[in-house]
Amino acid sequence: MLRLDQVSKTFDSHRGVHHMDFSMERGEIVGFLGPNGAGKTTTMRMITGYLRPTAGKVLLDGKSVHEQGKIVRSRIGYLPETPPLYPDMSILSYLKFVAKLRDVPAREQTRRVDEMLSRLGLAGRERQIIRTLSKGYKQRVGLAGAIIHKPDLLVLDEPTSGLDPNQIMEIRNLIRELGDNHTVLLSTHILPEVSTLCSRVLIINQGQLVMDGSPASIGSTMNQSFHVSLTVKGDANMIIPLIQAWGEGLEEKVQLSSHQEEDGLVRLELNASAHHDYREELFYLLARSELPILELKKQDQSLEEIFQKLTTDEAGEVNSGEDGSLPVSAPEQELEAQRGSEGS
Ligand SMILES: Nc1ncnc2c1ncn2[C@@H]1O[C@H](COP(=O)(O)OP(=O)(O)OP(=O)(O)O)[C@@H](O)[C@H]1O
Repeated sequence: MLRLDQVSKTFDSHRGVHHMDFSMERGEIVGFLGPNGAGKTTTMRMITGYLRPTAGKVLLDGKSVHEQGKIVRSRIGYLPETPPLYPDMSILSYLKFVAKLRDVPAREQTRRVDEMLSRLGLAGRERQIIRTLSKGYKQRVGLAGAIIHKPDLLVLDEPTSGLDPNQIMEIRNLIRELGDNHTVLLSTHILPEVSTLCSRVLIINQGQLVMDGSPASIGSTMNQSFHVSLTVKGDANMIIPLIQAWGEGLEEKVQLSSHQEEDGLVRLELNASAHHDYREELFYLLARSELPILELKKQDQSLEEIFQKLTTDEAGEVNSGEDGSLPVSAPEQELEAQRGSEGS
C-alpha cells in the first residue's frame, strides 16, 4: 500500500534521512523506533506530503504523494507530535472545522463529527473548550481530527508521549481498534508499546533504516548467542565439573559464567557465542547422571537491548543526530500542510 523508494531528505552534509526504502501492507500496524534526532519525524512528514524529499519517491498504491498530492494525501491521516489544535475552539467546532478542511462532503459532516465524538470517547464533552482539556483528551481530539476523513493510512508521531499511564492505555486501545480499519505507522520511544501494538518494527538510526521485521523475528536475528539459566537439584561438586567438562569438549565452547548454591539447588548461567541451542544436550547430560533439572530457560535479548545495540556506537554512546530543534508549526500551518501545501 505504502512504498518509500530510496527516499532521502538532506538538511546539511550529515543531518536528515538517507535512502529510506520500505513498504507497508494494508492492515499492518508498524512501529517506528529510533533515538532522538534519528529522522522519524522527518520520514513521517515526507510520507504525509508535508516535506518534499531531496531524492526518492513516496508512493501510496503506486501514486506519488508529492506529484499527485491532493488526492493521495486525502487518503492519509497524520497526528503530529504536537496535535494541531486551536485551544480556544470547542471540540465540536474544531472537528467541524477539520471535517470541512479535509473535504468531508457537506451532507456527511455532522454525521462524521458525531461518529468521531462517540468513537474517541468525546461524547458529552463536545462543548468543552480545547484549552481546558487534559493532555489525554487533547490527544483524542487530535486523533479524531486525523481520522475524520476516513484515511486508509494513519501516521502517528509519538501518540502517547507525555500521557499518564492510564491515558497511555486508553490511547493504545484506541490505536489497536483503529488498526482494524486503517494501516498505521506510529513512532514511539516506548519499546513495550511496540511489542504490544505492532506486528512489525522499523528501527532507524542516524537517518538510516537499520532493522525491519516482526518483534519476534528481530529477536531471533539478533539472538545469535546461546545464553541459558538453569536450576539443578543435587551436589554442586558433581554438577559444576560435569557441566564444565561437557562445555569445554564442544567445538563452540559453552562456558559457566556464574553459579550459586542454596538448599540443595544449584543455579547456573551458561554462555556461548554459538548459533546452536544446546538445551536438549544439557537435559540428557544431567538426566544421565540422575541430576534433575528443575528450571531451564533460554535468555533472549529484549527489544530494549536490541534497540540499544543497534543505536549506540562501540563506545556505548547514543547515536543521536539531534543538534537543533524543529520549529514548532502553528496549528493552521500543520493543517494546511496536511491538506495540500508543501514545506521545503
Ligand atoms: N527543518 C529542519 N532543518 C534542519 N534540520 C532538521 C530539520 N528537521 C529535522 N532536522 C534534523 O534532522 C535530523 C532528524 O530529525 P527528526 O526530527 O526527524 O528526528 P526524530 O527521530 O523525529 O527525533 P525525536 O525522537 O527527537 O523526535 C535531526 O538531526 C534534526 O536536527
